[in-house]
Parts: sequence; structure tokens; C-alpha cells
Amino acid sequence: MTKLLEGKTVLVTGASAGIGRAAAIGAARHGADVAINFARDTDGADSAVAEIEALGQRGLAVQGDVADPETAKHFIARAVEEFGKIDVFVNNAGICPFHAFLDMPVETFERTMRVNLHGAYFMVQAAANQMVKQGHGGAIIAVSSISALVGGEYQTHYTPTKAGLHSLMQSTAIALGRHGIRCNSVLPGTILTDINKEDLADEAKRAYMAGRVPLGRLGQPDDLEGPIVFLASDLAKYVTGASLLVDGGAFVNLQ
Ligand SMILES: NC(=O)C1=CN([C@@H]2O[C@H](COP(=O)(O)OP(=O)(O)OC[C@H]3O[C@@H](n4cnc5c(N)ncnc54)[C@H](OP(=O)(O)O)[C@@H]3O)[C@@H](O)[C@H]2O)C=CC1
Ligand SMILES: C[C@H](O)[C@@H]1OC(=O)[C@H](O)[C@@H]1O
Repeated sequence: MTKLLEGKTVLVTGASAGIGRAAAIGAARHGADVAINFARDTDGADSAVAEIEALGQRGLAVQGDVADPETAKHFIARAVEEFGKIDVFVNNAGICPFHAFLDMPVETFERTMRVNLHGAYFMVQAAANQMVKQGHGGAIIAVSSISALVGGEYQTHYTPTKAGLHSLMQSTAIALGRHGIRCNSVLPGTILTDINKEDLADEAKRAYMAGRVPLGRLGQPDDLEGPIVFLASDLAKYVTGASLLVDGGAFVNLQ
């Protein structure tokens, strides 16, 4: 297999499970050393690092709530201390506590904004400052969502954060292009992870969601591995400000 990230250092937020974990393992499979951030799941983070190391790469787990701007500075500093540089930053950490619009609790709205959007802003800013300081460019990838483009009845607090991430990558692509830093987003469809376990425990909803996907199934975390590695790699050297739907065709399926 051609390794696309040989010699690179890749950072991924929210990588103790799900899509972030798949991105971290995928980067290691492609020859990168990988630092991961996580909030609570120490066992998940430790086992992700063990998997990275089993692939012959160096791994590092750094705990921290991305909603706290200090977490970003600490994560970048620890990764640089350990690996000497960062080449790729994947902003993935996110939450989606499903809730109706009319009685959305203020705390649920604010927490979702702080984790998904404010957290991303500070992380991307800290990673970009480090890349600018290093002077050899880099790649930033945000895990946005198909929900940046379409709505969700119980996601009125969540979909704006995903649209915000999509937009953040467009604006940072302009702000950072002169430094050789590319900024792109992936827009996953419905991927089976802990974030939607409860929502999709409803068999009828799960079957309906799967039925909307032209490729005939809901996604798995490793469906994101290839697209994220591609955007991180030199294969995508002239790609910036772009977004890549990874949804089995769900978005285009009107009828
Ligand atoms: N699954 C899906 O269908 C889709 C998901 N996405 C996006 O993908 C991203 C990953 O979600 P997914 O893998 O599905 O979900 P998971 O719940 O499986 O994983 C979420 C990850 O984010 C971490 N995390 C949560 N809150 C914080 C925080 N405050 N600070 C740091 N890390 C945190 C979790 O760490 P810990 O457990 O240690 O707290 C965990 O590692 C999210 O941004 C989500 O919006 C986008 C489109 C579709
Ligand atoms: C958590 C949801 O199942 C998931 O999150 C997204 O961003 C997708 O659009 C799905 O709704």
C-alpha cells in the first residue's frame, strides 16, 4: 500500500471513539505519528494510542474539553513537545444531544455551540498559528456534516454549528492560503457511532434513514478514513476551501 502521510504529524480532536478514532488510525496506517485529544473516555483514548503504536507509529493522547480555549493551546503545545511539529490538524470533536426546538434548554444550546463551533475555532486557530510559525504549510480538515446543508427537527442547535464549521473552512482557506495551509471539510451523512446510538435505537427511524441512502446502508466510521487521509495528503495539494460529502449519496436523493 502507498503510504500517503509518511513522516507527517497528524492531530485529531475527539478521537477516543467514532469518526475521530477512525481518522487517527487511518493516518497512522498511512505512516503518520498521531496525537489525539479526548474529553472523558480515557480507556478509548488509550486503546486508540495502542492501535496507533501497533501500526509502528508514535501516538499521544491529551485530555481536554475543547469548549475551553486553553485546551487548544495545551493540545498543540503537547503535540509539538512530543513530535516536534504538526502537519495536519483534524477538527472532529462534537456532540449532538437531540432535542426539540420550542423548549430547547439554554444550557443544551450553549454547550453544543461551545463544543462544536467555539471549540473548533480555537483549535483551528492554535493549529494554524503553529503551522505558520513552522513555515512549511499544512492541512486542516473539519468534520462538518451533511447537516451543514440540510436541517434536522431535533438538531436546531446542532446544524448551525456544522454550517459554521463548513463556513470556517472556507474563510480560513482564504486567510491561510498565503501560508500554504489548505483548509477543507468533510460532510459525513449518518454514520453509526455513539453520537446517534440512542436516536437510531428506534428501528423504524433507522430503517428509514438507511432507506434514504442510494448506496443502501448507513455509514461506518472507517468510511471517513480515506476521504480525510486524501484531504490531508499531497494528493489534494491544490484542494482548499472545498467540502466533500461522505454520505453514500443521501444528500442528492430527493426522489
Ligand atoms: N455520526 C454521525 O452520523 C455524524 C457525525 N458527525 C460529526 O463527527 C464528529 C464525531 O462524531 P462521532 O464520531 O459520530 O461521535 P462519537 O460520540 O462516537 O465521538 C465523539 C468524540 O468526540 C469527543 N468529544 C465530545 N465532546 C468533547 C469535548 N467537549 N472535548 C473533547 N472531545 C470531545 C468524544 O470524546 P469522549 O468520549 O472522550 O468525551 C469522542 O471521542 C462530530 O463532530 C459529529 O458532529 C458529522 C456527521 C455525521
Ligand atoms: C448525529 C446524527 O445522527 C448525525 O449527525 C450529523 O451530522 C448527521 O447529519 C446525522 O444527523
